[in-house]
Amino acid sequence: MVIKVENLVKRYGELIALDHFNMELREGEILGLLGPNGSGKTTAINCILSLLKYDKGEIQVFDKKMSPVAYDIKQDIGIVMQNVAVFNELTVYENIDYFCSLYVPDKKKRQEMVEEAIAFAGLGEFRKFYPHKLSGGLLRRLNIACGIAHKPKLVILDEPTVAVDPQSRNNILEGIVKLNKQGATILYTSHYMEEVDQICTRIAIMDRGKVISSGTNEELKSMIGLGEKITVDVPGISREAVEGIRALPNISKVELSGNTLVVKSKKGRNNLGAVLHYLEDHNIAFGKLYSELPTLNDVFLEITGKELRDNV
Ligand SMILES: Nc1ncnc2c1ncn2[C@@H]1O[C@H](COP(=O)(O)OP(=O)(O)OP(=O)(O)O)[C@@H](O)[C@H]1O
Repeated sequence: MVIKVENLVKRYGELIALDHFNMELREGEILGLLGPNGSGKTTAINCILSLLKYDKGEIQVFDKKMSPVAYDIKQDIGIVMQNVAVFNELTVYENIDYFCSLYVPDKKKRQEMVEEAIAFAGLGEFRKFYPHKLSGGLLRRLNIACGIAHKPKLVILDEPTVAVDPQSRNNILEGIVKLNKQGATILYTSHYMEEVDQICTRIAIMDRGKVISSGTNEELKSMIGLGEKITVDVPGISREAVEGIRALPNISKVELSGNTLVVKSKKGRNNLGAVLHYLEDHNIAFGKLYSELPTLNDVFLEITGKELRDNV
Protein backbone atom coordinates (compact mmCIF):
# COMPACT_ATOMS: atom_id res chain seq x y z
CA MET A 1 0.00 0.00 0.00
CA VAL A 2 1.45 3.38 -0.96
CA ILE A 3 -1.21 5.56 0.68
CA LYS A 4 -3.85 4.52 3.18
CA VAL A 5 -6.25 7.10 4.56
CA GLU A 6 -8.84 6.13 7.14
CA ASN A 7 -11.76 8.21 8.35
CA LEU A 8 -10.14 11.57 7.68
CA VAL A 9 -12.12 14.54 8.95
CA LYS A 10 -11.08 18.12 8.19
CA ARG A 11 -13.09 21.17 9.17
CA TYR A 12 -12.58 24.78 8.14
CA GLY A 13 -14.53 26.43 10.95
CA GLU A 14 -18.13 25.30 10.46
CA LEU A 15 -17.48 23.76 7.05
CA ILE A 16 -16.72 20.04 6.94
CA ALA A 17 -14.36 19.75 3.95
CA LEU A 18 -13.51 16.07 4.55
CA ASP A 19 -16.14 13.91 6.14
CA HIS A 20 -14.71 10.49 7.00
CA PHE A 21 -12.69 10.33 3.81
CA ASN A 22 -11.20 6.91 3.06
CA MET A 23 -8.74 6.10 0.30
CA GLU A 24 -6.20 3.47 -0.65
CA LEU A 25 -3.53 3.81 -3.29
CA ARG A 26 -1.69 0.61 -4.20
CA GLU A 27 1.74 0.32 -5.70
CA GLY A 28 1.74 0.66 -9.49
CA GLU A 29 -1.67 2.29 -9.76
CA ILE A 30 -2.77 5.52 -11.36
CA LEU A 31 -5.58 6.40 -8.98
CA GLY A 32 -7.90 9.16 -10.18
CA LEU A 33 -9.58 11.17 -7.47
CA LEU A 34 -12.55 12.51 -9.41
CA GLY A 35 -14.94 15.05 -7.95
CA PRO A 36 -16.59 18.39 -8.64
CA ASN A 37 -15.00 21.66 -7.57
CA GLY A 38 -15.14 22.01 -3.83
CA SER A 39 -15.58 18.29 -3.14
CA GLY A 40 -12.37 18.24 -1.08
CA LYS A 41 -9.67 16.88 -3.40
CA THR A 42 -7.05 19.53 -2.65
CA THR A 43 -7.80 19.40 1.06
CA ALA A 44 -7.33 15.61 1.00
CA ILE A 45 -3.97 15.94 -0.73
CA ASN A 46 -2.78 18.65 1.63
CA CYS A 47 -3.71 16.47 4.61
CA ILE A 48 -2.02 13.40 3.10
CA LEU A 49 1.15 15.45 2.67
CA SER A 50 0.87 16.82 6.23
CA LEU A 51 0.70 20.34 4.86
CA LEU A 52 -2.61 20.80 6.68
CA LYS A 53 -3.66 19.81 10.17
CA TYR A 54 -6.78 17.69 10.34
CA ASP A 55 -9.33 16.94 13.01
CA LYS A 56 -9.48 13.16 12.91
CA GLY A 57 -8.22 10.15 11.00
CA GLU A 58 -5.17 8.08 10.14
CA ILE A 59 -2.82 8.63 7.24
CA GLN A 60 -0.06 6.22 6.24
CA VAL A 61 2.30 6.68 3.33
CA PHE A 62 4.60 3.80 2.34
CA ASP A 63 3.19 1.96 5.36
CA LYS A 64 4.48 4.61 7.77
CA LYS A 65 2.57 7.24 9.70
CA MET A 66 2.74 10.52 7.83
CA SER A 67 3.80 13.65 9.70
CA PRO A 68 5.13 17.12 8.88
CA VAL A 69 8.67 15.97 9.70
CA ALA A 70 8.57 12.57 7.96
CA TYR A 71 11.38 13.62 5.60
CA ASP A 72 12.25 10.03 4.71
CA ILE A 73 8.74 9.61 3.29
CA LYS A 74 8.69 13.03 1.63
CA GLN A 75 11.94 12.19 -0.17
CA ASP A 76 10.05 9.65 -2.25
CA ILE A 77 7.13 11.91 -3.14
CA GLY A 78 6.86 14.25 -6.11
CA ILE A 79 4.20 16.92 -5.81
CA VAL A 80 2.61 18.95 -8.57
CA MET A 81 0.19 21.41 -7.02
CA GLN A 82 -2.64 23.26 -8.72
CA ASN A 83 -0.88 26.59 -8.59
CA VAL A 84 2.36 26.86 -10.53
CA ALA A 85 5.19 27.28 -8.03
CA VAL A 86 8.45 28.12 -9.79
CA PHE A 87 11.05 30.86 -9.39
CA ASN A 88 10.70 33.73 -11.85
CA GLU A 89 14.40 34.62 -11.47
CA LEU A 90 15.51 31.17 -12.65
CA THR A 91 15.42 29.73 -16.16
CA VAL A 92 13.57 26.53 -17.02
CA TYR A 93 16.78 24.51 -16.58
CA GLU A 94 17.74 26.28 -13.34
CA ASN A 95 14.27 25.81 -11.84
CA ILE A 96 14.27 22.06 -12.46
CA ASP A 97 17.86 21.82 -11.23
CA TYR A 98 16.97 23.71 -8.06
CA PHE A 99 14.02 21.48 -7.14
CA CYS A 100 15.99 18.35 -8.00
CA SER A 101 18.90 19.56 -5.81
CA LEU A 102 16.64 19.40 -2.76
CA TYR A 103 16.75 15.62 -3.12
CA VAL A 104 19.86 14.89 -5.20
CA PRO A 105 23.03 16.66 -4.04
CA ASP A 106 25.33 15.00 -6.60
CA LYS A 107 25.69 17.53 -9.42
CA LYS A 108 26.61 15.08 -12.17
CA LYS A 109 23.79 12.70 -11.38
CA ARG A 110 21.45 15.66 -11.20
CA GLN A 111 22.49 16.94 -14.60
CA GLU A 112 21.26 13.69 -16.16
CA MET A 113 18.00 13.81 -14.22
CA VAL A 114 17.32 17.43 -15.19
CA GLU A 115 17.95 16.62 -18.86
CA GLU A 116 15.57 13.69 -18.61
CA ALA A 117 12.89 15.86 -16.99
CA ILE A 118 13.32 18.51 -19.71
CA ALA A 119 12.91 15.87 -22.42
CA PHE A 120 9.99 14.31 -20.55
CA ALA A 121 8.08 17.61 -20.41
CA GLY A 122 9.01 18.57 -23.99
CA LEU A 123 10.80 21.70 -22.81
CA GLY A 124 14.03 21.24 -24.78
CA GLU A 125 13.76 24.40 -26.82
CA PHE A 126 12.72 26.45 -23.80
CA ARG A 127 15.50 25.47 -21.40
CA LYS A 128 16.93 28.99 -21.25
CA PHE A 129 13.57 30.74 -21.02
CA TYR A 130 12.44 32.49 -17.86
CA PRO A 131 8.94 31.48 -16.64
CA HIS A 132 7.27 34.76 -17.64
CA LYS A 133 8.13 34.00 -21.29
CA LEU A 134 6.29 30.65 -21.19
CA SER A 135 2.65 30.05 -22.14
CA GLY A 136 0.26 28.71 -19.46
CA GLY A 137 0.61 25.17 -20.79
CA LEU A 138 4.42 25.29 -20.87
CA LEU A 139 4.44 26.71 -17.34
CA ARG A 140 2.40 23.74 -16.17
CA ARG A 141 4.83 21.41 -17.89
CA LEU A 142 7.70 23.16 -16.10
CA ASN A 143 5.83 22.77 -12.81
CA ILE A 144 5.53 19.04 -13.49
CA ALA A 145 9.19 18.69 -14.52
CA CYS A 146 10.19 20.35 -11.21
CA GLY A 147 8.02 17.89 -9.29
CA ILE A 148 9.23 14.70 -10.91
CA ALA A 149 12.91 15.28 -11.82
CA HIS A 150 14.20 13.45 -8.73
CA LYS A 151 12.31 10.29 -9.81
CA PRO A 152 9.98 9.90 -6.83
CA LYS A 153 8.21 6.60 -6.21
CA LEU A 154 4.93 8.41 -5.62
CA VAL A 155 3.76 11.34 -7.75
CA ILE A 156 0.78 13.41 -6.65
CA LEU A 157 -0.74 15.76 -9.22
CA ASP A 158 -3.56 18.13 -8.28
CA GLU A 159 -5.56 19.13 -11.38
CA PRO A 160 -2.48 19.66 -13.56
CA THR A 161 -4.44 20.27 -16.76
CA VAL A 162 -6.79 23.03 -15.68
CA ALA A 163 -6.74 25.85 -18.24
CA VAL A 164 -4.02 24.40 -20.46
CA ASP A 165 -4.06 24.17 -24.25
CA PRO A 166 -4.89 20.78 -25.85
CA GLN A 167 -1.29 20.13 -26.90
CA SER A 168 0.04 20.59 -23.36
CA ARG A 169 -2.87 18.62 -21.97
CA ASN A 170 -1.98 15.65 -24.16
CA ASN A 171 1.69 16.03 -23.28
CA ILE A 172 0.80 16.01 -19.57
CA LEU A 173 -1.56 13.01 -19.78
CA GLU A 174 0.87 10.97 -21.88
CA GLY A 175 3.65 11.95 -19.47
CA ILE A 176 1.70 10.66 -16.48
CA VAL A 177 1.15 7.28 -18.15
CA LYS A 178 4.85 7.17 -19.06
CA LEU A 179 5.89 7.95 -15.47
CA ASN A 180 3.66 5.14 -14.29
CA LYS A 181 5.15 2.72 -16.83
CA GLN A 182 8.58 3.68 -15.51
CA GLY A 183 7.49 2.54 -12.05
CA ALA A 184 5.91 5.54 -10.31
CA THR A 185 2.63 5.19 -8.44
CA ILE A 186 0.33 8.10 -9.24
CA LEU A 187 -2.42 9.97 -7.43
CA TYR A 188 -4.19 12.24 -9.87
CA THR A 189 -7.01 14.61 -9.02
CA SER A 190 -9.33 16.04 -11.62
CA HIS A 191 -12.86 17.16 -12.26
CA TYR A 192 -12.52 16.15 -15.92
CA MET A 193 -14.07 12.69 -16.16
CA GLU A 194 -12.71 12.11 -19.70
CA GLU A 195 -9.12 12.45 -18.46
CA VAL A 196 -9.65 10.17 -15.51
CA ASP A 197 -11.41 7.70 -17.80
CA GLN A 198 -8.48 7.81 -20.20
CA ILE A 199 -5.46 7.36 -17.94
CA CYS A 200 -6.45 5.99 -14.53
CA THR A 201 -6.22 2.32 -13.60
CA ARG A 202 -8.64 2.91 -10.71
CA ILE A 203 -11.00 5.75 -9.86
CA ALA A 204 -12.32 7.08 -6.56
CA ILE A 205 -15.33 9.34 -7.03
CA MET A 206 -15.64 12.10 -4.43
CA ASP A 207 -18.54 14.24 -3.41
CA ARG A 208 -18.95 16.50 -0.36
CA GLY A 209 -15.79 15.41 1.35
CA LYS A 210 -16.02 11.67 0.98
CA VAL A 211 -15.37 8.91 -1.51
CA ILE A 212 -18.79 7.74 -2.68
CA SER A 213 -17.63 4.95 -4.96
CA SER A 214 -14.40 3.45 -6.26
CA GLY A 215 -13.25 0.82 -8.69
CA THR A 216 -11.92 0.44 -12.18
CA ASN A 217 -13.57 2.30 -14.94
CA GLU A 218 -15.49 -0.79 -16.01
CA GLU A 219 -16.48 -1.71 -12.44
CA LEU A 220 -17.93 1.73 -11.80
CA LYS A 221 -19.85 1.78 -15.05
CA SER A 222 -21.22 -1.72 -14.60
CA MET A 223 -22.43 -0.81 -11.08
CA ILE A 224 -25.18 1.36 -12.54
CA GLY A 225 -28.24 0.12 -14.37
CA LEU A 226 -27.72 2.17 -17.52
CA GLY A 227 -26.88 0.04 -20.56
CA GLU A 228 -26.69 2.68 -23.25
CA LYS A 229 -27.98 6.11 -24.14
CA ILE A 230 -29.52 6.41 -27.60
CA THR A 231 -29.97 9.87 -29.09
CA VAL A 232 -32.02 10.42 -32.23
CA ASP A 233 -33.25 13.49 -34.12
CA VAL A 234 -36.99 13.03 -34.75
CA PRO A 235 -38.58 16.23 -36.06
CA GLY A 236 -42.33 16.14 -35.57
CA ILE A 237 -42.55 12.84 -33.69
CA SER A 238 -46.02 12.25 -32.21
CA ARG A 239 -46.72 11.77 -28.52
CA GLU A 240 -48.04 8.26 -29.30
CA ALA A 241 -44.77 7.32 -30.93
CA VAL A 242 -42.79 8.57 -27.89
CA GLU A 243 -45.02 6.44 -25.68
CA GLY A 244 -44.54 3.49 -28.05
CA ILE A 245 -40.77 3.74 -27.67
CA ARG A 246 -41.12 4.09 -23.92
CA ALA A 247 -43.07 0.81 -23.89
CA LEU A 248 -40.33 -1.13 -25.70
CA PRO A 249 -38.68 -3.83 -23.62
CA ASN A 250 -35.56 -2.82 -21.70
CA ILE A 251 -36.15 0.93 -21.96
CA SER A 252 -35.83 2.82 -18.66
CA LYS A 253 -36.29 6.46 -19.64
CA VAL A 254 -37.36 8.48 -22.67
CA GLU A 255 -37.04 12.26 -22.91
CA LEU A 256 -38.02 14.48 -25.83
CA SER A 257 -36.33 17.86 -25.94
CA GLY A 258 -37.14 19.87 -29.07
CA ASN A 259 -36.51 17.49 -31.95
CA THR A 260 -34.13 15.30 -30.00
CA LEU A 261 -35.23 12.11 -28.34
CA VAL A 262 -32.97 10.60 -25.67
CA VAL A 263 -33.69 6.97 -24.87
CA LYS A 264 -31.98 5.35 -21.92
CA SER A 265 -31.94 1.59 -21.88
CA LYS A 266 -31.10 -0.98 -19.26
CA LYS A 267 -28.30 -3.42 -19.88
CA GLY A 268 -29.10 -5.84 -22.66
CA ARG A 269 -28.54 -6.54 -26.30
CA ASN A 270 -29.79 -4.79 -29.38
CA ASN A 271 -31.49 -1.83 -27.71
CA LEU A 272 -30.40 0.40 -30.57
CA GLY A 273 -31.84 -2.08 -33.06
CA ALA A 274 -35.20 -2.10 -31.25
CA VAL A 275 -35.48 1.70 -31.36
CA LEU A 276 -34.43 1.78 -35.01
CA HIS A 277 -36.98 -0.87 -35.96
CA TYR A 278 -39.72 0.98 -34.14
CA LEU A 279 -38.97 4.17 -36.08
CA GLU A 280 -38.86 2.34 -39.40
CA ASP A 281 -41.96 0.21 -38.74
CA HIS A 282 -43.96 3.32 -37.86
CA ASN A 283 -42.61 5.38 -40.78
CA ILE A 284 -41.17 7.99 -38.44
CA ALA A 285 -38.66 10.20 -40.23
CA PHE A 286 -35.41 10.51 -38.30
CA GLY A 287 -32.02 12.17 -38.73
CA LYS A 288 -28.86 11.66 -36.72
CA LEU A 289 -29.01 8.52 -34.57
CA TYR A 290 -26.27 7.38 -32.22
CA SER A 291 -25.69 5.32 -29.14
CA GLU A 292 -23.32 5.99 -26.23
CA LEU A 293 -22.11 3.73 -23.46
CA PRO A 294 -22.34 5.02 -19.88
CA THR A 295 -19.79 7.62 -18.80
CA LEU A 296 -18.42 8.42 -15.36
CA ASN A 297 -20.87 11.33 -15.37
CA ASP A 298 -23.72 8.79 -15.53
CA VAL A 299 -22.19 6.98 -12.56
CA PHE A 300 -21.95 10.24 -10.61
CA LEU A 301 -25.51 11.16 -11.62
CA GLU A 302 -26.91 7.84 -10.49
CA ILE A 303 -25.20 7.97 -7.10
CA THR A 304 -25.64 11.66 -6.26
CA GLY A 305 -28.62 12.68 -8.37
CA LYS A 306 -26.66 15.55 -9.92
CA GLU A 307 -24.44 16.00 -12.95
CA LEU A 308 -20.68 16.06 -12.49
CA ARG A 309 -20.58 18.46 -15.43
CA ASP A 310 -22.95 20.95 -13.76
CA ASN A 311 -20.43 21.44 -11.03
CA VAL A 312 -17.51 22.21 -13.33
N1 LIG B 1 -8.54 27.55 3.57
C1 LIG B 1 -9.85 27.33 3.50
N2 LIG B 1 -10.69 27.93 4.36
C2 LIG B 1 -12.02 27.71 4.34
N3 LIG B 1 -12.61 26.86 3.47
C3 LIG B 1 -11.84 26.23 2.59
C4 LIG B 1 -10.42 26.43 2.56
N4 LIG B 1 -9.89 25.66 1.57
C5 LIG B 1 -10.95 25.00 1.01
N5 LIG B 1 -12.10 25.35 1.62
C6 LIG B 1 -13.45 24.81 1.31
O1 LIG B 1 -13.40 23.40 1.51
C7 LIG B 1 -14.13 22.71 0.51
C8 LIG B 1 -13.21 21.75 -0.22
O2 LIG B 1 -12.29 22.53 -0.97
P1 LIG B 1 -11.12 21.86 -1.86
O3 LIG B 1 -10.32 23.00 -2.45
O4 LIG B 1 -10.42 20.86 -1.06
O5 LIG B 1 -11.97 21.14 -2.99
P2 LIG B 1 -11.48 20.64 -4.40
O6 LIG B 1 -12.28 19.42 -4.68
O7 LIG B 1 -10.02 20.54 -4.44
O8 LIG B 1 -11.99 21.78 -5.35
P3 LIG B 1 -11.14 22.67 -6.36
O9 LIG B 1 -10.92 21.81 -7.52
O10 LIG B 1 -12.08 23.81 -6.65
O11 LIG B 1 -9.90 23.09 -5.65
C9 LIG B 1 -14.74 23.80 -0.37
O12 LIG B 1 -16.04 24.04 0.07
C10 LIG B 1 -13.85 24.99 -0.14
O13 LIG B 1 -14.56 26.19 -0.33
